[in-house]
Amino acid sequence: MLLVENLTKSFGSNTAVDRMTFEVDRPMMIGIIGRSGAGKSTFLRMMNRMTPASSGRLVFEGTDVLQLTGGGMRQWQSQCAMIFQQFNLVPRMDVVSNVLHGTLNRRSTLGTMFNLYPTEDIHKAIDILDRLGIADHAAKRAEALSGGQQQRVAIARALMQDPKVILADEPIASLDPMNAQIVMDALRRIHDEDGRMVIANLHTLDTARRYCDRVIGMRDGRIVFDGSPAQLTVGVARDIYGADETFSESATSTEIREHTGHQARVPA
Ligand SMILES: Nc1ncnc2c1ncn2[C@@H]1O[C@H](COP(=O)(O)OP(=O)(O)OP(=O)(O)O)[C@@H](O)[C@H]1O
Repeated sequence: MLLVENLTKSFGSNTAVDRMTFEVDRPMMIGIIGRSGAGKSTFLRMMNRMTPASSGRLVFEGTDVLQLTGGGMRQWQSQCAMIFQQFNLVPRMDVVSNVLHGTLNRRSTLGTMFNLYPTEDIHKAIDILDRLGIADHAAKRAEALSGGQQQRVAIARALMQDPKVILADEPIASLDPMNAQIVMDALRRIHDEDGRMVIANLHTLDTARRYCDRVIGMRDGRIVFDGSPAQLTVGVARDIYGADETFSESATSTEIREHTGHQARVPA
């Protein structure tokens, strides 16, 4: 369903993503890990066409999305919603309006100018907020919410587009462990219940192990690991992060130790 083939992005002489190649045959939850500058964000940005690729192919359900232009490209961008580390909400706007922003690309100019939303969209937004456990905050300004709540608003805004793919760029990097867990649980549930593909850049190994079906490790723009969480051993992690034997798992961990649910397993 997704084929990435020799996808490359150069910024001048710096190759940020270097012939990235992988294939996904069903919707799954994929974690991309690697140290800062490995090319993770650049990949996500190429995937939803925010950054043009230098070369390569990215085929989703038979269409090379890198070749799309105009309306086709905008349609792809709404099928491939993105959430960010900093939430990117309008702080002074209420939560529901922020969520309804997810429908902007299919609304008339007049409706957009006067902030007019169809009633069915408003109901849909509230249903989605309810599903994410934050409907009680619908009328509040986004800035009045905690980071974890704001990220769930951002997920709700993405869901308004009814996307096939959710791209999450370090979605929990600004959150404390408890909120990080709530947000990751929400993403996992959206994958499990709706069958949407989720691709998340993650900076903690334990999160990737715990939530993802497949983990891709990047180093210097290249894929250096592609496998199951069980295959992600400490030795492999050292290789991905370019660290020596002093590399410690805990340095990349935000796990809540006393959590009673399923814990991340650390293969030896
Ligand atoms: N707009 C840009 N112009 C020039 N170079 C860029 C640009 N965006 C990214 N880069 C470079 O591309 C490389 C990969 O960056 P990228 O942000 O994709 O890495 P990352 O793995 O997402 O890291 P981080 O976790 O810090 O965001 C880095 O060397 C970075 O400096």
